[in-house]
Amino acid sequence: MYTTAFLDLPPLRSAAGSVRLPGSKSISNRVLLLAGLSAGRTRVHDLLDSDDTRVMIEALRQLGCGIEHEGRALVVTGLGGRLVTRQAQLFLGNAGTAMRPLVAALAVLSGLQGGRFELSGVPRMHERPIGDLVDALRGLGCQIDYLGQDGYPPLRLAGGTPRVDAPIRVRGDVSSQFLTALLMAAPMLSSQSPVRIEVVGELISKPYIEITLRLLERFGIHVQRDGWQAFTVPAGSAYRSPGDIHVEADASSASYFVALGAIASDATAPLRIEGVGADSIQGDIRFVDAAQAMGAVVRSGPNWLEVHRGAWPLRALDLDCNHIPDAAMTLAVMALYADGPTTLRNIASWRVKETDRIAAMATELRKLGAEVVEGADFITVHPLREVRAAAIHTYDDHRVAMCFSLAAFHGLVAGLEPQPLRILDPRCVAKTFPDYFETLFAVARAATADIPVLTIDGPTASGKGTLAAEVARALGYHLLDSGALYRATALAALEAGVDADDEAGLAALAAGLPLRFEPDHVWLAARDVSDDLRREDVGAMASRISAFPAVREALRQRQLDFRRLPGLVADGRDMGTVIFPDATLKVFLTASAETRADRRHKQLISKGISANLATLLQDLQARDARDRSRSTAPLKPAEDAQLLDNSALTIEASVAQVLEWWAQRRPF
Ligand SMILES: Nc1ncnc2c1ncn2[C@@H]1O[C@H](COP(=O)(O)OP(=O)(O)OP(=O)(O)O)[C@@H](O)[C@H]1O
Ligand SMILES: Nc1ccn([C@H]2C[C@H](O)[C@@H](COP(=O)(O)O)O2)c(=O)n1
Repeated sequence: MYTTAFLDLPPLRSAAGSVRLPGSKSISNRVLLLAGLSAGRTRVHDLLDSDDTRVMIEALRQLGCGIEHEGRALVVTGLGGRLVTRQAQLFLGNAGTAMRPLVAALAVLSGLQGGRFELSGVPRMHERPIGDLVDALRGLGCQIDYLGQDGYPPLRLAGGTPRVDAPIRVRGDVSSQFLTALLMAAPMLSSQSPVRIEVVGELISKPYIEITLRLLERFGIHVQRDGWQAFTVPAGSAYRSPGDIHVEADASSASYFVALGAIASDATAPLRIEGVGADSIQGDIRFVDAAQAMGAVVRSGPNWLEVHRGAWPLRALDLDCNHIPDAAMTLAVMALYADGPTTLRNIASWRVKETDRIAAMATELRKLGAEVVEGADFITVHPLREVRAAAIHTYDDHRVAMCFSLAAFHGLVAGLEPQPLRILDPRCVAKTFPDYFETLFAVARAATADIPVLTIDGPTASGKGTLAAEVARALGYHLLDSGALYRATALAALEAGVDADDEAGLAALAAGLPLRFEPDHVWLAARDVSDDLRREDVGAMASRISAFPAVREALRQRQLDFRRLPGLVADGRDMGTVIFPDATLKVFLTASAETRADRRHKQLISKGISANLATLLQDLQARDARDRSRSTAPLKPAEDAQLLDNSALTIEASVAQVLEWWAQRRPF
């Protein structure tokens, strides 16, 4: 997951391959609560692991449910309708799918059995309306107090005397989650008589109610319905665990990859989406129809989709999106690539989601250069005619971040000069799809020249590796420690007894090295050689053999292969001069030989390795001389390098300086 302050996407050009999507948030949180209310153990498979499910799991744990991991499944031991904890303060983040159903379930349980529960969330959660649900529960006889502003969380549920001698009435036109919450609480009120729930006003987001009804069935509750107007839970209904239950992949998350296929995949290599397909119970699977109307070619099986581009530009749409409110945000970005203005209607619920999504989408699409018209319950997006490099604000809204990544394909529009795109606070995708960007980068392609590279070259112990790792972390970029390739060749040569002067033998060894890089670890075949690579004898041997042109050539392509989305920070001796001469920023890092020897001395001592400062200084100077004087790729600053002497700088100050130079070269 990217936890950086921003993530820069270079212009993207195509997409191919296969993605497996995380579990559906809507299904995951419903299943968790139903399992928590049932008697016995429910083994939940393919559960979404995200911010929203974590707050639900934590709430269930606080309420006394058993929560255990069994392999990749989560086993929930439910309460069986009996409260074991009568008091709790539950923090539910920004998870509407946790807040609304828990309010209803705990209001009813505390009314029937006594108890006092306080439910709160992040500041935005305290701006998301819940008054209609509270009114319905108070109408039943539950005691609920607002702890902040009337009509909004936080709330206190403090008992009461719930009765069901009259139908429960709830508004359906603000959020369908209110009806879902009451449907899930109703079985606990049905011991004596049936519970009838009547919807006031036009019910929105009906497919989400469909999911609720289907899952209630799986847990033994057979709701009788009168269209979308009234729902009756029969007398004597009780939750029964299904034992095992599988969560299907998230259809809303699939929308980004369906759109990706429609925009950037061709028929010879369609984009394949695993985990959700034609048999999905999620309403957002209907996004596929909208994408097809815009030109996507889609094939599907029970739990897979394959998508490629049909029409280009895409065809503009005028669509009532009430049935796909979440996935419809993806259409707003697809509209940038259409042959005319696209209007998405009946989306008033966007205004009370994680953020005011109509305002957010309009503001950010305009930043890119699009013409946008917004109304109380619609948005019209005109295709891009010009484009600007833009830093997209994401409003702590996962869907804003994910759908705007698709704007990075604007270079596919005839006549547009591709621009980089910045996604601010990419971590917000953790709400439903923590690995969204990693998944995107696994299938999206950019021109190699468009993938940004930052190089840091310099002599030994100047701090290149430390600086490169910190800068890569701040930017969310890949890291290449090119010295490790030479060191690994040296280690393999020392161990295999290859002579330090045998250029051909060393080159053959380098070409065939079974090397694998992991964060902070280097593997040579099945062995973790990270510590061995740092040995002084290995470093000295690496310096010797790196003078051979054939060795350098054998390692060249491996280094180029590190240039992958979203970008690369590479450290070594010739990163800026030879391997990545087109790097966006080249830094040449130095420090006095005494400073470097002192740093290396401290580094070795801290690892428990004895070392002599004078000898280290001598070795280091000899290595500098060899690296500088060799004829192939000698250690020297590139002509366009920024020089940084960090003898008197802290690591933090060096990192800040490099990031400042980087920012100066970016168009944001
Ligand atoms: N600006 C700095 N101030 C103080 N110490 C630093 C600074 N930069 C790095 N160091 C320390 O110096 C030591 C050597 O740094 P590092 O291993 O990053 O150097 P390097 O140039 O990558 O070395 P090599 O070329 O041998 O791989 C480390 O212990 C590191 O913490
Ligand atoms: N791009 C590079 C990286 C390293 N080398 C050589 C020269 C060094 O003495 C040796 C070990 O590198 P270090 O881990 O100390 O950075 O490898 C090179 O020639 N070119």
